[in-house]
Amino acid sequence: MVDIDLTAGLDPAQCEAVQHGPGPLVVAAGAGTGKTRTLTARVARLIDSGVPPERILLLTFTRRAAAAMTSRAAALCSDPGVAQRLWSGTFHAVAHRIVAEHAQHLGLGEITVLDPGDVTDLIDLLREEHGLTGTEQRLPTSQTLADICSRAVNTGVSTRQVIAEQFPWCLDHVERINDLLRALMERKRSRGLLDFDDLLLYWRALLADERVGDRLRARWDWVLVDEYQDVNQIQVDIVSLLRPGGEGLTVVGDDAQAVYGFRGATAEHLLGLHEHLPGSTLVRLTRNFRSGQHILDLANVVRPGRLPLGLVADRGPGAARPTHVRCANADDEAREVADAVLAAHGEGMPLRDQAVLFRTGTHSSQLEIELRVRGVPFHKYGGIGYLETAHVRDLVSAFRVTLNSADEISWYRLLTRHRGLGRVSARALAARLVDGAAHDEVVAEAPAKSRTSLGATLERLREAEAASATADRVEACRQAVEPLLRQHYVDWGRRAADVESVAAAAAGQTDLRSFIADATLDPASVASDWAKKPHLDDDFLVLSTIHSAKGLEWRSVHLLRATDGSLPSDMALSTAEGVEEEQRLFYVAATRARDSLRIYTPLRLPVHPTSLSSRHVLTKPSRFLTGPALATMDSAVSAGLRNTAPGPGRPAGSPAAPLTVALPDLGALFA
Ligand SMILES: Nc1ncnc2c1ncn2[C@@H]1O[C@H](COP(=O)(O)OP(=O)(O)OP(=O)(O)O)[C@@H](O)[C@H]1O
Repeated sequence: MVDIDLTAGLDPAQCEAVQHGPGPLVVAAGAGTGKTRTLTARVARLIDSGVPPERILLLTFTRRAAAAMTSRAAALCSDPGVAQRLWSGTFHAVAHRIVAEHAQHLGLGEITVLDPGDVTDLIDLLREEHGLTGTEQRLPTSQTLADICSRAVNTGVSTRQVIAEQFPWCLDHVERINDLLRALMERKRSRGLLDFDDLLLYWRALLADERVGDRLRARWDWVLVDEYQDVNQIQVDIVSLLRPGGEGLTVVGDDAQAVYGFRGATAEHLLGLHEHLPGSTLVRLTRNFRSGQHILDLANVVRPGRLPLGLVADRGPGAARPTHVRCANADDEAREVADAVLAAHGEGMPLRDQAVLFRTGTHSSQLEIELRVRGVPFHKYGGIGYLETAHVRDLVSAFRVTLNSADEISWYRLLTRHRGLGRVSARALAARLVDGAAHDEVVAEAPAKSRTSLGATLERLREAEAASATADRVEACRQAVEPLLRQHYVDWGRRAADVESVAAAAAGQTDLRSFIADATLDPASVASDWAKKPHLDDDFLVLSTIHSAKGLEWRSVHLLRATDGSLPSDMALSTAEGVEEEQRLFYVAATRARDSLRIYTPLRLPVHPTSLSSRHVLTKPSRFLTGPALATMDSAVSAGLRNTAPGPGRPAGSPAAPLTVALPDLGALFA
């Protein structure tokens, strides 16, 4: 026991949550009210009162949050050993650990975790034999098939119903889709391949089993769950199987920050838990310790949700009201943001205290160009990270086949990287390799043109498999794929450094298997853990999707593209739930700001966000910028709009037509 006051600096409601006894506890609170801080202090208090750290399970939504909370709790208890002993991680990471431990009970051998890209690759492998190829009629893509499957699994609703409600145009193919999904399940099980949903399903199955379940339950006396508004039905079942009567259970969440509806999560789980768990205590935190009241006034107007949780700032009004900035177009928006970031920097605010948030990774393209031109170092989170890029996945596939020779998707991927080896041959040879065929035989069966390179690849992979040290295994894998990738990617020069840095990071691991599992389960935070610093300069601006900004805060926040179609995203506009989820995203974005919040609305945008075409359309400001919302904000006009002289027929302040440069006509070249 350490003599430290673990509730020092906490407000009375936070103290109540920290000191609460073993009865079930639900902490429902708004943004910035100290939920994370409270949960961390509760873990530290439990340990301080004599609970062995290994009797505590802390479940979070990201690896980054788990790591931060664990090290903070260890620091509060002044015992670095706590970090190693505490069970903490994301649902998926803990599921992976438990499932791997119990693989035999589940009839599995070696297990390999599939990320969503792997699942679509596997569906690609299967769709031909299920009559889902051809061009005569519109067929669901492999991505759509994966979505149908995942929605059914996560919500417990039949695929027939999911298709009828959300993909009605696929109704004609229900039988074939179901056949394919059954085959997918079989294939994954026979090969020890588990996707993210499987990890949770298998953990739930283990907990539901009488004997194994009792043993697992007996491991932990305390289960604490962060961001409970984002759990789906399977995760709800896992939590209730872990603590059936709610004894020792603490969940923390904010129903207005539920932004994972597309994964089957619903904020109702947070409120439902308190309503359905007899004897549970509900603690509400309403004092916001992050932002000034001016920013919270906007957040309170935007906030959807059932709980009456108007946020009150502990810090008083704050420096300034949020600003709504109207800009001419995306380039103008980028210039305006860069100007504001540099101006704040010039006044002494480090870049790392500032962030630019957006709904979708593509929304920051113009800004990235602008920042490069002006030499502003930045790091982008969310969107496609480099662990998800094709060439890095190729290297990871090599690691994976050396650890699980039944990993058909990785074999298939590697085989298709060989010149002269088409998809049909790759599919057949991958099956042979999975069945354990001798490498010489496989080479002999390959198309003649690919034999030499295939022979060399398999030879290197055999060396990798035989290597006892991780560094040797990684080096042999790198040597296996490098000649293939050099040939396969025309822009190999640009990609080589990524492959090098992943190989270097992997070589430094003691356990390659868990390195791959971590990178598969949470690529964004793994990459930011060990990727080299974004630039030589240690101070850098953060660019982030709103999803990846959850739980974080900055002194100054810029929110891009507050237009209908961007935020809310046009993908979400067809249902009321979809729009409400976008509104919660808007709320999450606004509540990341401590001192300054600027929200930008370009008045014209390209028809397609990634297109280089000059065709622009007029936008509508985001529907979340209602009259009451705008009443809490100052309004500004970008320099680009101000400088637009009123021309004939064009009212003052209307955007200039975007600069269009005619593209060279290459038609003659290709005639
Ligand atoms: N009692 C307190 N006194 C002073 N500062 C506090 C207190 N509680 C929390 N804070 C600070 O307020 C900020 C928000 O806290 P925290 O991140 O724990 O909130 P949260 O509810 O998890 O936020 P969100 O859900 O919006 O991510 C942090 O900077 C934290 O250090």
